Amino acid sequence: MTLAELIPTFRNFLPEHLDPGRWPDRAQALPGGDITVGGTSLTGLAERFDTPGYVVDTATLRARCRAYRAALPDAEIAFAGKAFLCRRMAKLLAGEGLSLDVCSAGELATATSAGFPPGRIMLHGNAKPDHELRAALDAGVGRIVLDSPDEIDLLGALATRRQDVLIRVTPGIDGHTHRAVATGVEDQKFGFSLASGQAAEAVRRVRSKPLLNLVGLHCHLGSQITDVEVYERAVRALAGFLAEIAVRHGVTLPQLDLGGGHAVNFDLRGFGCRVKNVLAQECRKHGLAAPRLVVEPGRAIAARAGLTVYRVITVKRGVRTFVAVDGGFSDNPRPALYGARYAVRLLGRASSAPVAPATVVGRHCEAGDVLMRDAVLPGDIAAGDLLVVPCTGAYHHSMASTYNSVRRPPVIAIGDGEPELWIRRESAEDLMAREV
Ligand SMILES: Cc1ncc(COP(=O)(O)O)c(C=O)c1O
Ligand SMILES: N[C@@H](CCCC[NH3+])C(=O)O
Repeated sequence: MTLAELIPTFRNFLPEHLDPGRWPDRAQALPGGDITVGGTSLTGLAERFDTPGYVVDTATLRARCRAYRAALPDAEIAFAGKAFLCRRMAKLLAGEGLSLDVCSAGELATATSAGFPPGRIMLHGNAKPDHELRAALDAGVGRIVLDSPDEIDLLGALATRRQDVLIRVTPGIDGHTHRAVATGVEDQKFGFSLASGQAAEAVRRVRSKPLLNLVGLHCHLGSQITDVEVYERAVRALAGFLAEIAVRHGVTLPQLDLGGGHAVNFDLRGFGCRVKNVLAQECRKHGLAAPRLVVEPGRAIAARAGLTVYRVITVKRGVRTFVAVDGGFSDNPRPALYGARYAVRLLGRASSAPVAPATVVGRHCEAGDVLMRDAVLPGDIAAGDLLVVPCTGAYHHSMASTYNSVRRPPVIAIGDGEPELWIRRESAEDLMAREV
């Protein structure tokens, strides 16, 4: 046998590295078909905790937090809680020295009940009800990001002591992303438009409120952004506006929050260097002291740390092969909402059957409950098999619903020791708990 022939044979006996752009850092595919994360068998987790189940690798979460801190050592990194938040996650983030962006009183309560330092919390939202603003003031959150003239007036009236605030600016920049998540462009619900003068008017309005302390500007261009250049454009636009504010109001705002939106495999180092350089350049040009940068990544920290394990319930073979699993739209609405594409893999057994295209569907009463069209799976896929879908750590648990009264899956965390249940599976009693 030649060496070239030996290598593939030899490979069958070695753990296989999975695509590092999709899978947790510590994921390995074993020759018999199992996958381990940090040495923990996913098949074992499915047996122990049942399916469907979300699994999260805490080592990947921590590594992502550290990658951000290393790429942007002088910046503040505020995790966007909407991507994935629970008390254990809040504790992990606090331990990693991150700040936290919350967008509701619910996220705020989760964070504060986990002991997350309120001074490192920022409250977002385009329509925060007054009870949420009150909750944020009572909790002593570090900053509130103002999004409308009504909100400026309301917060100005509710505050009983000085509150740091940012103004959310819509810079008119297209992040080249899905329409549903493009938030930097004009003519949408978020922020104060820069071009129309609304943002300048917002600055004037905030400064007329004695207890609102304007500490900076914020913008969020959208989500799933891969292009660093759009952030450079945002820096130019906002630095220009900071200069205008300095001239008109005689103040240099100390913070510039560029929001989040980084895609899973974002060029973080490139972003760190380029944004810092452009900011320094622009500030020099305008004779401004450079503000401290804030970034709010959600997906780029959490997505790759998570995966979902399903069990196949039925396989229908006809014009098309439909592989139906025990979850679907309720644990992952993203294919239906954004046409999101996923990879899927057979878990727990090896198959030598030729691969064949299959459509993986969920168990919900909707024809649109399709998890993956044209998935490539072994042709002998059958009821009872396990499937695993990587890259589900962001916007899956947080967007899960109880549609069809399907109970939401647990979140099982893999750290250094025994796997830990961070969130248990919802029970039938949980589903009825709010009924009076
Ligand atoms: C204000 C704000 N910051 C941060 C994020 C985080 O976005 P992503 O998870 O895409 O990084 C979002 C959501 O898009 C957001 O609306
Ligand atoms: N929920 C979206 C992202 C929206 C980001 C929040 N502003 C997703 O699943 O991709």
